[in-house]
Amino acid sequence: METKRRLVVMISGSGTNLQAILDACAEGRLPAEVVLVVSNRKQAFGLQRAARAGVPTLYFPLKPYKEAGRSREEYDRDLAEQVAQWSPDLIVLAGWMHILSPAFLDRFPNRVINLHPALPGMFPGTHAIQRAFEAYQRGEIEASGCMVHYVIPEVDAGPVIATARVPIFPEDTLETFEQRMHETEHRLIVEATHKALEALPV
Ligand SMILES: Nc1nc2c(c(=O)[nH]1)N[C@@H](CN(C=O)c1ccc(C(=O)N[C@@H](CCC(=O)O)C(=O)O)cc1)CN2
Ligand SMILES: NCC(=O)N[C@@H]1O[C@H](COP(=O)([O-])[O-])[C@@H](O)[C@H]1O
Repeated sequence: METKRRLVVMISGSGTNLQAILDACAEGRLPAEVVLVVSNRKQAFGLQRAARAGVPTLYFPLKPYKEAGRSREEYDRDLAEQVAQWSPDLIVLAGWMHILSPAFLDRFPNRVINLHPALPGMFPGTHAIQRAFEAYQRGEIEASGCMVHYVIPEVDAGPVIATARVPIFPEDTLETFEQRMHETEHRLIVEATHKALEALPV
């Protein structure tokens, strides 16, 4: 019987992309299982999605490190130690809103991927959906999109695994554009995770 690949999914919010991964695993569309869901935010609804799916969760906040005068690198190193105990084949950042330092990334070379709601080289960082919509309204872009990329220290600049174009229409509001973006992301995250799993050494 084929051993399933082990996924750790890291979130900070609602977890709709986590849900897309959980559903794909359950339906056999991803040859993997989510073994742990990590959040840096206690109220992240994605933690409830994980619990409902019977997946172990880890709430790992940065605040105690900040309050103790400890560095982001110490946080990242301890976080990596926690995650490593679950022997992940691949780590998926699905709305994880912390920039990860080499103290984390070096522990999992070429095994951390990230979903970003913009196309390569466009709107790196946070609030990319709103920034793209405002750029469209200024006539600077005709469409946007989303991508999944390998994570390197430079933000949203790692090798691209998959992209998808998301059109913007004159009648759009930010909300209608955002909905179209999220629907596209839910498909892309599964496609890209599948590609990244296939690229892993046997
Ligand atoms: N080293 C990397 N870390 C992360 C990447 C990456 O490409 N390289 N991708 C991000 C996800 N992300 C965009 O896709 C992103 C998330 C958060 C931030 C950011 O500025 N975070 C601030 C805190 C913001 C907050 O808490 O609201 C911070 O970390 O200080 C930028 C990009 C995941 N990590
Ligand atoms: N820069 C990273 C970033 O903006 N990530 C974005 O966070 C959202 C998470 O949604 P979810 O919690 O519903 O999956 C997604 O839109 C994802 O692209």
